[in-house]
Amino acid sequence: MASQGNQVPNTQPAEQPSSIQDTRTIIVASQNPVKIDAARQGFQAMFPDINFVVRSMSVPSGVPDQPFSDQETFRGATNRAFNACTVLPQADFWVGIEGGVCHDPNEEKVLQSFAWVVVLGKSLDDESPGRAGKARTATYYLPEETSTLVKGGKELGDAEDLLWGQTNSKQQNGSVGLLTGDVVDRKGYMQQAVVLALIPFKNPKLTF
Ligand SMILES: O=P(O)(O)OP(=O)(O)OP(=O)(O)OC[C@H]1O[C@@H](n2cnc3c(O)ncnc32)[C@H](O)[C@@H]1O
Repeated sequence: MASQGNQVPNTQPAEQPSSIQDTRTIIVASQNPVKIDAARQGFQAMFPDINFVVRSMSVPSGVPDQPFSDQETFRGATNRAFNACTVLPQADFWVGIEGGVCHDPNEEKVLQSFAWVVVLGKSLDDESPGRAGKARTATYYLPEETSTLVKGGKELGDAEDLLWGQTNSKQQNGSVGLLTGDVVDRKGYMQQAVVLALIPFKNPKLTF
């Protein structure tokens, strides 16, 4: 159709569904395939009309390999998201996921396991400013057999591998998969927290 006067010509073919055209890039700040898949599936579940291209990169978390408190774990997830954003600012979303453990506040010798997810992102409606979302996974308790190894300095993944006779379980079903007999695996466990961290992006008119 020819443009009339000062009108901007509509260059978008009317028959193209918007789902094909709306492509966004996500950077996952980890090379762990479980985290990459959890992020991809979380975004896709929340925004089924958008086509997501997912890239992954290793960035410093700024915390020990095995975070040992809620704050340290949250800081690791936040640092990962911000560091990925600094390295690849041309993307649309940056996702930091950090697994951690902490002592049970009511029973000092017992360890809890959980992860934090932090998402930084540009606006999806082109009207609102960019924003950040965060969520913590559910918490589960580690058995004494694992806790003792972790308190002795082993990373949780290595401790579970030793206990269960596995290799690299943190990149497969994870500690939560081993303990639940795969009723909940590490990917599904993290995917739910990715979905929860996307609540501010799903509700751009609300204040978070
Ligand atoms: O490559 P990165 O992104 O660092 O992924 P990771 O699995 O090594 O590291 P996390 O930050 O997720 O977790 C920190 C540590 O906690 C351990 N961990 C946390 N959750 C776990 C799970 O569900 N299963 C196995 N190991 C887990 C794992 O050994 C990590 O060294």
